[in-house]
Amino acid sequence: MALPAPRSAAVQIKRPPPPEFTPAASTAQLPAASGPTSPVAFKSVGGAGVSASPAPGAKRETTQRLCRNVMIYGLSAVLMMQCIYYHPAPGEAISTPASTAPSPSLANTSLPSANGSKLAAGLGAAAPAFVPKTPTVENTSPAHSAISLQPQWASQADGGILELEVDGVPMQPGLSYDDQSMYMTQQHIRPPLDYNLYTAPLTSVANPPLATHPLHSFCIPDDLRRYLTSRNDAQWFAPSGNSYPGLPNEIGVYHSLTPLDPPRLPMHGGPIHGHPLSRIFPHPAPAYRARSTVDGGIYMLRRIEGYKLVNEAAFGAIDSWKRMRHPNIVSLREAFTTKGFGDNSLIFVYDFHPDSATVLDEHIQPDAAPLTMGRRRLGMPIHEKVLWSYITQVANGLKAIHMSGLAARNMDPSKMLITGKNRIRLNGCGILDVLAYDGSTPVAVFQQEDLVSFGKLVISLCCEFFAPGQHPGPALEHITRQYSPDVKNLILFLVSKPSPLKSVDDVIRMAGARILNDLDAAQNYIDVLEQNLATELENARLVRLMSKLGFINERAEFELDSRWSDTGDRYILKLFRDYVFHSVGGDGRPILDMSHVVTCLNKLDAGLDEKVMLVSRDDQSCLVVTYRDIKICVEGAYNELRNSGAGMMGAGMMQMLGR
Ligand SMILES: Nc1ncnc2c1ncn2[C@@H]1O[C@H](COP(=O)(O)OP(=O)(O)OP(=O)(O)O)[C@@H](O)[C@H]1O
Repeated sequence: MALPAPRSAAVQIKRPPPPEFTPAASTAQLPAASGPTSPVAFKSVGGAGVSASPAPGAKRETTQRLCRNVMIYGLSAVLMMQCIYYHPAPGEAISTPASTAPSPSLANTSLPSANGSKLAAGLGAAAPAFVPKTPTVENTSPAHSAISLQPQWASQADGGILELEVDGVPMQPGLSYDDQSMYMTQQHIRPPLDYNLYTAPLTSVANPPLATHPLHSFCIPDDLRRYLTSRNDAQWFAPSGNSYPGLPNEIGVYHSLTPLDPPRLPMHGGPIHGHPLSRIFPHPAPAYRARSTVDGGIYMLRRIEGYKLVNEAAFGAIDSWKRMRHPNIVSLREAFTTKGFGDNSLIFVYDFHPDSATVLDEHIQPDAAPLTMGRRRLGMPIHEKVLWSYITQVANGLKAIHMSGLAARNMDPSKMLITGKNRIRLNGCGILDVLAYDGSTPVAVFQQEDLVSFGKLVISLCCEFFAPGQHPGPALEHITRQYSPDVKNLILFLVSKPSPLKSVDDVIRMAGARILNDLDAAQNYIDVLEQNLATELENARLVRLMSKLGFINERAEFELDSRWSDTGDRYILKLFRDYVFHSVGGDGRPILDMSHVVTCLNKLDAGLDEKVMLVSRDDQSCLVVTYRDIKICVEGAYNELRNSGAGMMGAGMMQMLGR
């Protein structure tokens, strides 16, 4: 991506005011740079000047001088700036012999000192200037480069060529800074942008192929984002007051109750205590979403109105249901009685699955309320592939229940919850074990009833006009015409007479290879989600980086120095913050370019050797530094904070973010 234009395209070259700070003749220390990256030695060895105002005679015509911006912004961008300096023709090699090399990188560099005055690096000014060096990289991994050398502060005392020292060792004596890295030859190969975006999409996951959507593959897909957002909305939406009007403030450890049932006309005998009778429970059984004060989690409370406890043994199965954990079953957490609603109510607490719908509402009931985000319900007729997926999942849940010595007893489309992408979960399990307790009937009988109810459920899903209690003949004729013979055979098997030889294992056998479709779909979906997870993982890096910059920039007071965040290494970070977030266009309007922000932060995190020109707000100072230098400054300043009392906060935050 092209870098945006600086605040001022052509850097104003001004002779700085006489400096207040005068370093030693040959070696100077930048007074404010006190961090780990600060102690810097810089020497002047004579020769051509390093400032923007070279010595008379050595100066070339401006039109003859090679424009540095070509290196930074590229030729085409510079030509648009109408820069007065010399620009090579496209393809022309740039020759920069040491003797005729133009001024070095710091066109007009002034750094504020610790006491607030500006230190100018100009000819004769003998002021310190930041000269970034290219440190040795021990580990070339873009993510975690181990940098062995620190950037050095350099100065020239008498206008000579800079001699840079890294840990006391001079870097290629005799060469100006320009020769070493400022003027790159045209053969210099920039790292591709992907280098900074660590997560490259897996080609196996990309669908459509990568080439057709290279940019989108770096972001979470819109449909997944919408789905997760609406699920979060459904999870955390709460009534404005303490609780829903007309409902108690709390029931046991649960508060903020919100009704889940869509408004519906009374069925099966009219309302009792204001709610219609449930389709399958012999009581009104409204459902509520509520929050627990114990763990802060959201749960679904199923209230059985007007319940009278007849037999303590009725609660015997509850413990078994509480232990049941299965991907196709809504987990029961607890059950208790309460008078909190003003009557004798029995409460079953289940896991809450936000933005879910019952199979009844999704497919069979035409007037069901629309789902969140206005998603339309799937309705009827149901596709055979989806039907077999439902059959597979219900059989899977039912097998787990039967193997635990229990029976579902509520195989009804209103008690099948569709969560996420076509995931079916058996809902309301255990309620009928309490409400219709029958200690004298063997559980195998109820298990056989489950299979018959399963068969009727499949008929309901295939045939819109079938109602429970009707003769299945006409419905089966319809199914024979619309679906494969396997569907009809399965239904006939399920609704046939109970037999000890009949079990849910037979259903799984009859579904046969179709079960593999579900396995394929689940595994493909895992691949997609893992890929998206990896993409989102990268966000944490940028948050960490922004947190560190936030900790450092504009810090009011640190170590009794009110200008700590504006001086030394931190000054570079301040300019970098402005470069990333506070760019303005030629018309003075703010540039809100997210891709610029993301690109810059990624480059900073990778610590690239790519150079960036940082210009102060008043256009008086300009620094050319690499992202690697900035990264070292960030780490230095952040460690300085962390090693002090303020570090407690930073460390806690970073721990939270995983680093
Ligand atoms: N565990 C749950 N998590 C989230 N939502 C649920 C859960 N159980 C049910 N719901 C939602 O609550 C609403 C009512 O569910 P319920 O089981 O009461 O259906 P119903 O058709 O009203 O049944 P009944 O006739 O027995 O009252 C449905 O929209 C359903 O999606």
